[in-house]
Amino acid sequence: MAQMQKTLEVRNLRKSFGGVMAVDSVSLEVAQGEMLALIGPNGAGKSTCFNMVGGQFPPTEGEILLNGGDGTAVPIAGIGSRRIWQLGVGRTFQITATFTSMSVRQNVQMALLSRRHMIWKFWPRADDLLSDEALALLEQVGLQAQAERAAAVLAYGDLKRLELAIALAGAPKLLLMDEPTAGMASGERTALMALVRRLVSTTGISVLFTEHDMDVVFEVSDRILVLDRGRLIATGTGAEIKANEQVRAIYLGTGRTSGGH
Ligand SMILES: Nc1ncnc2c1ncn2[C@@H]1O[C@H](COP(=O)(O)OP(=O)(O)OP(=O)(O)O)[C@@H](O)[C@H]1O
Repeated sequence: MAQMQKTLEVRNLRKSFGGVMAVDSVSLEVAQGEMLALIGPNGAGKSTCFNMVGGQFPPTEGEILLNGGDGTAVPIAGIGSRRIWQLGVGRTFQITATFTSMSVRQNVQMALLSRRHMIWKFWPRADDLLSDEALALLEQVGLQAQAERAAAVLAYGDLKRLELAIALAGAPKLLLMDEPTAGMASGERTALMALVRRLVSTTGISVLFTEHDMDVVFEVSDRILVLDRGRLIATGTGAEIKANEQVRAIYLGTGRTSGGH
C-alpha cells in the first residue's frame, strides 16, 4: 500500500444526483494537526463532500484515502459511516444529538463505551470505570462544572461543547464539523471555534469544517477551500482567499457570506 503523510487525501471526487453534479472532480488534502475550512455559497456541494468522506453515501467516482496511522493509505470511499468512524473519522452534525435524560458526563461515557465496543449491559460498571476519562474530556471543552447536570438543561452553546466532547470520545484523527456554529450568536461562534482551534493544537487531530461566518473562518483556519457549484475554485490561507478575485466575485465581494443562516 502507498505511504501517506496526510491525514486525509481526496482525489477527483464526484457525486451526481440524477442530472445534478453536486460535487465535480474535487481533490484535497488535510495534513495532521490542520484546521481546514470548506466554504462556498449555498448548494456549492459542501455537505455532499462531508457525506462522502463521512460515509453517509458513496461517491459516484473518486478516491478517499485515510492515513491508517502507520502511514498506510486506507481507501474509505463507500465503506459506510460506521466503519469510517471506527477508522478514526469523527463527525458533528448541524443538529446536536444527545441523550437528554442523561447527565452531561454520562453522555460522554456512552460515547466512550461505544468506542470500546462495550454494550449497554456493562453500563452499571462503566458508570464508575469511565467517569474519570469522561471528566477529562469535559475539562478539555470547559464543561467540567456542568458534568452532573442533565443534558436537557444545557444552554445551546454548552450543548455544542458537549457534542464536541462526545466526538472527541471517539478518539478521531479527523473530525468533520458541518456548520458547527449554526444557530449560535456571533460571540459564541468565535468562542466555540477558538476552542476547537486550541484542541487541534494540543491534540494534533485534524479538523475539516464548514462555516458560514467568514470572520470565524478567517480567524481559526490554517487553510481555506472554496467550492462553487461542485468545483473547487480556490485553496489557500485566509490572506490568499481574501485576495482571490474569483472568490470575491463569487461571494465575498457581495458583502454576504453564503446567505441562509
Ligand atoms: N440527496 C440529494 N438529492 C438530490 N440533490 C441533492 C441531494 N443532496 C444535495 N443535492 C444537491 O446537490 C447540490 C449541493 O448540495 P449541498 O447540500 O452539498 O451544498 P452545500 O454547499 O452544503 O449547501 P448549504 O450551504 O446550503 O448547506 C445542490 O444543488 C443540492 O440541491
